Amino acid sequence: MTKAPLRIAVSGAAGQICYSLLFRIAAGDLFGADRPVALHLLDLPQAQNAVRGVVMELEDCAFPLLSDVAVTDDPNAAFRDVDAALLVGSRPRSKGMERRDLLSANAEIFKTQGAALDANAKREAKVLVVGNPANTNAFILAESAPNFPRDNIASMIRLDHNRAQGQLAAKAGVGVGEIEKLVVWGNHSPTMFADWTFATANGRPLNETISDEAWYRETLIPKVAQRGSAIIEARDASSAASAANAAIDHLRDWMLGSDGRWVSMGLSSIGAYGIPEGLYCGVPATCTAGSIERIEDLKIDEFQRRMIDRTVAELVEERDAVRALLA
Ligand SMILES: NC(=O)C1=CN([C@@H]2O[C@H](COP(=O)(O)OP(=O)(O)OC[C@H]3O[C@@H](n4cnc5c(N)ncnc54)[C@H](O)[C@@H]3O)[C@@H](O)[C@H]2O)C=CC1
Ligand SMILES: O=C([O-])CC(=O)C(=O)O
Repeated sequence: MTKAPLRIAVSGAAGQICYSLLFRIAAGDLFGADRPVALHLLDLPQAQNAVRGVVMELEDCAFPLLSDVAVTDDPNAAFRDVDAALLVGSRPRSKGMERRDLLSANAEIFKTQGAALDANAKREAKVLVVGNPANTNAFILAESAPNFPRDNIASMIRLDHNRAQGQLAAKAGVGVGEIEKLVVWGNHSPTMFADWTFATANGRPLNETISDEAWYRETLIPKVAQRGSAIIEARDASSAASAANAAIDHLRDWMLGSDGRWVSMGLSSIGAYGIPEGLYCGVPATCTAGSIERIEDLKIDEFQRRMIDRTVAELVEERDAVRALLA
């Protein structure tokens, strides 16, 4: 029997990330080759024509799994009855900007969409915030949706996790799939902390395999943290296909399960690791079909403590900067 389609809202449908993301979802990369999907595409009124062009292209792909596409500029309509939402729609940064510089441009979007989510979405819908600054936008969304479960909102740090995984695999001379127990902590910003302390490749500690602490501290950590800027310098536009891929990885693992593998997710803190409650912070987790299990009992050394404290301090600053908007 054919399964019922999963309904997915995607905002920023006319933008560059969605030009990759929507086609991969429709091809079955998110929920597998036996699960139909229906898309609710959200974008601004002035982008509706461009979205219609994207819809024509989706039609022209004749994806067997794509059961329905709705287009709207109304977040209330977009979030009605969805099983998941990918909140991509917001301004990207350009050369010379940091992601936090987008806060004033993008914060209001997540306040409005939080209210719409609260009013319309199923309580079990899973919501991933991609638009930058993603952690603080997720915080604004959650604060603006007081009756929507906070744990069903996450911010995306998976791109950073994937970036670190790629760099570590190349350095260690192993396949990316062999790397486990990697964590990217904190804010999706230059203060993020790509942490190899617990990571293994084929069961062997990665820091023993690579055995180069200076490379880890002086090359890996800053390279992962600055990768978004390096891509903007090279492309004159921010990452798009890799961001779409990370969004798919994050949501697929969340909804279908991570099979025991650790993943990094921006989750609302419950106070573990000294992270203030309610901040959306990159932390390690595993997932089983729709639920997230935070990994809370890791022993943190002095270097990790310093790196986590630095990125958490920035999240606190961002949270305090948006208090007036939420009042
Ligand atoms: N968390 C992460 O790892 C990453 C986040 N990003 C962020 O994703 C966001 C989108 O990036 P791109 O697709 O490259 O940007 P883009 O400029 O190509 O597309 C953004 C789209 O969002 C739409 N939009 C703006 N306000 C909206 C609203 N209120 N409701 C619905 N749609 C709205 C715009 O009309 C546009 O179509 C940016 O904030 C970017 O910084 C990008 C890469 C990675
Ligand atoms: O750097 C940016 O502005 C886009 C982004 O978040 C990334 O590529 O990590």
